[in-house]
Amino acid sequence: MLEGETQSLLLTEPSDYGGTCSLNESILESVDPITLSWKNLQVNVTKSNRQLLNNVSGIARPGELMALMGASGAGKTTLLNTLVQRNLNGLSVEGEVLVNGNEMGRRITAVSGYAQQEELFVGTLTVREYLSIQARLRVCGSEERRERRVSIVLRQLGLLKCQHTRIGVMGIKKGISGGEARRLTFACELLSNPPVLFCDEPTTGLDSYMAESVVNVLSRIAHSGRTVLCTIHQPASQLYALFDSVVFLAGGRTAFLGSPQQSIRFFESAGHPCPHDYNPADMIIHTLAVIPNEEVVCRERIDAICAHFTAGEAGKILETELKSIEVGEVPTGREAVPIITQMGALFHRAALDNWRNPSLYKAKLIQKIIMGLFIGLLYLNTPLSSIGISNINGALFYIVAELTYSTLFGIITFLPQDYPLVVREYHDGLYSVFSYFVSKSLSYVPLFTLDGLVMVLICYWMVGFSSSISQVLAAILICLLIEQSSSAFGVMLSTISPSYAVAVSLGGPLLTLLSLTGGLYANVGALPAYISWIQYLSWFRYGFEALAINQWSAVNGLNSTQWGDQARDEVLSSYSFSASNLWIDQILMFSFILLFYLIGFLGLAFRVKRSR
Ligand SMILES: Nc1ncnc2c1ncn2[C@@H]1O[C@H](COP(=O)(O)OP(=O)(O)OP(=O)(O)O)[C@@H](O)[C@H]1O
Repeated sequence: MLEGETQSLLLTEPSDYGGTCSLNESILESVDPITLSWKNLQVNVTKSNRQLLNNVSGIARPGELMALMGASGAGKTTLLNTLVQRNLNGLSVEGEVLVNGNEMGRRITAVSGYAQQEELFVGTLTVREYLSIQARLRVCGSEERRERRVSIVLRQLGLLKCQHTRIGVMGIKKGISGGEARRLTFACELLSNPPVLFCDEPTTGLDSYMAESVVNVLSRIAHSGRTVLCTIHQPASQLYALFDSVVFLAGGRTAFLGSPQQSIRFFESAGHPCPHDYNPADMIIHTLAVIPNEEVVCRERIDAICAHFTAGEAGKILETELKSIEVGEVPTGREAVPIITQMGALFHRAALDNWRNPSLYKAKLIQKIIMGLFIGLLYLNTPLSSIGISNINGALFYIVAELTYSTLFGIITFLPQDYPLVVREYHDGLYSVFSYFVSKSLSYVPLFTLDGLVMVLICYWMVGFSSSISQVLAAILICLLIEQSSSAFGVMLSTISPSYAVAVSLGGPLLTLLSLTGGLYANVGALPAYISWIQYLSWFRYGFEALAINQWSAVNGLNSTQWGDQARDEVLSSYSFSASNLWIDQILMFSFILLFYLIGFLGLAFRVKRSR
């Protein structure tokens, strides 16, 4: 048992989940109890002033599993989001959300977990790998402590059987089942041992057996001393009875709050008795629904029920309880892990994902091998004639283009696939945007260095480029700078563009501009003034010039009297290049790499922070 872990919670587990939990492997650490209350919440759409929640109040206690129910559009998710202070862009919120009587605002994130309806994972990882990395982001302390938490949570949530299965991507690659994915979401949240757990539609899309197992898990989590709230759609009768309390919303108002048994009596007293052998939840939701073409009658019925609740015994009890809440201590909540741990975990996750992504490592390496052979065969043993010199320059420019295009379009997916997960994890307080940006960018460096290197090394001697050791090394360094410029530019485009489609649509034309001013297609000294400035933003130009200077500073088989500075300068001057620019070109490419990354980081930070 770890320090601080108690046996307060002895959760046993159905054997068909892949194992049972022995008593002395009781699950989670004990938590400080939290009473969550909300008073007079009003939520409006800022632009249209449409009211989504109207004077909604309630209370959820520790040790209770509470269900938020109501017909579609009743305001369940809006209430949950308001309690968690998430996804409220475009909405104005009034009223109080109190944690043990204290207003905490966004700091509620530190004491709560939010299992959102949309499951976001990294599908190439196995369940265990994913949880281990989550533990590194959520749990301070030793590796042993984290791994133990992972093992316990895996066991408690019945994920042992699938711990080594890849998670998969819905609709693309089959992985774990829907029920396992739901439980994995809770498992992530439970790693940090929150005293409050919010779940949005935990049973949606599951069959009745899976739905029951998920609610059972939530019930056990709640009965361990936690406060658990979840929205739920039409639970079966046996599920309904598992909740300790239920809130029914209708048209953004509270229609009822109390126990499932009380709800049946309440609706009976409001003139809506539940027929024998009928699912009470179904009956109540149906009673509170606004049916198309019967809006007026339905709204009158809802008004009457809400008024009956406010004026009746249940409403009065709620009012008294809300008034009697005393201001208590607020638990400190989860601490952020050190930045270096964040980066290590995120780099590990991104590197595993890149490595297992078939469209990255394998595809890129095969592509570059083919392109290396193609360039080599196209320009095989080019002779040193005037046509040959022009062909070699063509080959150099082709290398610049090949290092640029496939890198940019490979890396432009940098963000879109991760973005929703990053927004969620950032606002969960797991890591900073800086940690994510640096580790994700670094995770691409090995791939987008290796592939270019492979291509250049394959074609270098086939073409017959100048091959003194210093020239080969310089060519490799220049190619590396070219590929990293493209990579940084792709990262920047991907983070500042609102979508993948926009990034791709911008990328194509911009690369065309940069390549046209790169020196091969038009002499950079003869470009019209209104377009000439673009060459100074183009790594095509710097890369091509640097490769040409390096290539023509000496050629294979000729000594300095046969091929000297004059011959070099003649070749270079035909492109308006200057031999003195070799280092400046490289320094400028390096500076552009830093600049692109900086803009990319600022763009990402701006977008992520705005999308809470
Ligand atoms: N950001 C928003 N801007 C405008 N309208 C919104 C916004 N969020 C929610 N709504 C509207 O508020 C109403 C309540 O939405 P909400 O998602 O809370 O309902 P719900 O009870 O969770 O429904 P469901 O069960 O179908 O998920 C809906 O009519 C929805 O269209």
